[in-house]
Amino acid sequence: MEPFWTIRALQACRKKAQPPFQGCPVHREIPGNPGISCMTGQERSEEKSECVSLSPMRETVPALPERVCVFGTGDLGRSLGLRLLQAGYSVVFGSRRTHSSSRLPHGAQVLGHAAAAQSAHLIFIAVQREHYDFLVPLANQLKGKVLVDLSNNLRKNQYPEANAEYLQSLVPGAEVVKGFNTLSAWSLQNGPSDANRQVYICGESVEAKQVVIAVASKLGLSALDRGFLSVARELEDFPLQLFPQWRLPLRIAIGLSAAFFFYLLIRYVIYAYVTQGDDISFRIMVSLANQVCPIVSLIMLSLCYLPGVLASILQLYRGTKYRRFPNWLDHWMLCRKQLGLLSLGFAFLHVLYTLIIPIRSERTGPQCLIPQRPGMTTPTCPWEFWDLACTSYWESHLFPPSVTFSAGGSLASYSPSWVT
Ligand SMILES: NC(=O)C1=CN([C@@H]2O[C@H](COP(=O)(O)OP(=O)(O)OC[C@H]3O[C@@H](n4cnc5c(N)ncnc54)[C@H](OP(=O)(O)O)[C@@H]3O)[C@@H](O)[C@H]2O)C=CC1
Ligand SMILES: [Cu+2]
Repeated sequence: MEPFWTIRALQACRKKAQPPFQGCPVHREIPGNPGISCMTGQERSEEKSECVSLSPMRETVPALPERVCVFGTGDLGRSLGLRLLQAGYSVVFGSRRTHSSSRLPHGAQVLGHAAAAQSAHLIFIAVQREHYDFLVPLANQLKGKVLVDLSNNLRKNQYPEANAEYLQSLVPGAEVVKGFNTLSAWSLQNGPSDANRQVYICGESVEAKQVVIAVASKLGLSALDRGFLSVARELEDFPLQLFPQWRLPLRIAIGLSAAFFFYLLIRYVIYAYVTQGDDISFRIMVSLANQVCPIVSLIMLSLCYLPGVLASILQLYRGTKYRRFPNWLDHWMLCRKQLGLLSLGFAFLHVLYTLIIPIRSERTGPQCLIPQRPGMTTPTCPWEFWDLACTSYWESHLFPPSVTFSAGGSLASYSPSWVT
């Protein structure tokens, strides 16, 4: 059975488009002539209002603005303009210099700020906060418009209030939405990679935020509404956070290293000293550390893959992949790339230590931290160590980290809370 809105829309279209059309149930194209519409421009515009009901979201998502304005023709403004053009929008730049358009994306128009503001409902402000006062004389033109504040600061708490709140105070008649500030001009130019599709927005007006969300989704981004404009400061601090996803993996790596280091220290060095009076403390720095690295590397590697397995099991158990993961798993999933990279780092350290040992043993004689049992072979010459190092590196370490790297791409596509 067809959904009711499809039937209603078809009926509406049939009523309008006389004589009966063939092959263009929603007046898309004449069969055999792709790209040629079955209606004239006027009919199409009349039809639009009737047939928008095709979308069951009509009540909640307003129509996308046809023309979008970007204030500022700098790095971000140009890159954003290009992406908007590629997404099918008509773009008008608001600039102080309306004639210096050689570097602007082809197809965009450049006007003065006032004229540009009047021509569009949605305006992206790609100008540094320090220059926002140029907007004050434009208050009339900006009344009722949606202003997207893209600005970032150089450091936290640089200004007493968030840039977006400041913008709102300058232009109280406009609807300010903070957002898109976590994107870089570079990523916009190259198309957002999987890792940075997520953008955050906040603002007082729900309608204004919906307009921005609609544009974001047309640009291939997924916008997450973080609430009111009071959250703007938090969003502005996002780009200033240094390695936000690295904290937990680093803590795990340090914790594991310390735990295994002390365990091995007690088990081999202190134990040997207490029971046999052997002082092998000189092996702590290299041989003992070299025992710790591969252990931590392998544990980190398994921690990198484990959440994916757990997530799959959870999805199978729930019978759907469209439900939110528990927060702990969500957080863990987001850390996988960092866990994998740390695992690679420890594997690399292990290789380095293994290569250092023969150089040292040439001077001090072959060393082995672990007491040798009868029948156990000890590499006695540097070449054997080299051989051991190369083999262990290729067989046990190089392969898994390369897998980690390739997984990194797909892991990055993981957006918080959902597996898509
Ligand atoms: N570059 C990036 O990757 C990112 C930038 N941002 C933010 O976007 C904003 C712009 O950054 P970006 O494009 O790199 O900066 P740019 O310096 O490249 O461009 C800023 C633009 O602002 C306009 N401008 C400068 N001074 C004034 C003024 N006195 N009055 C009116 N307009 C002025 C100019 O446009 P015109 O000459 O046309 O008037 C200029 O090209 C900043 O707030 C930044 O924090 C946020 C995320 C990423
Ligand atoms: Cu090894």
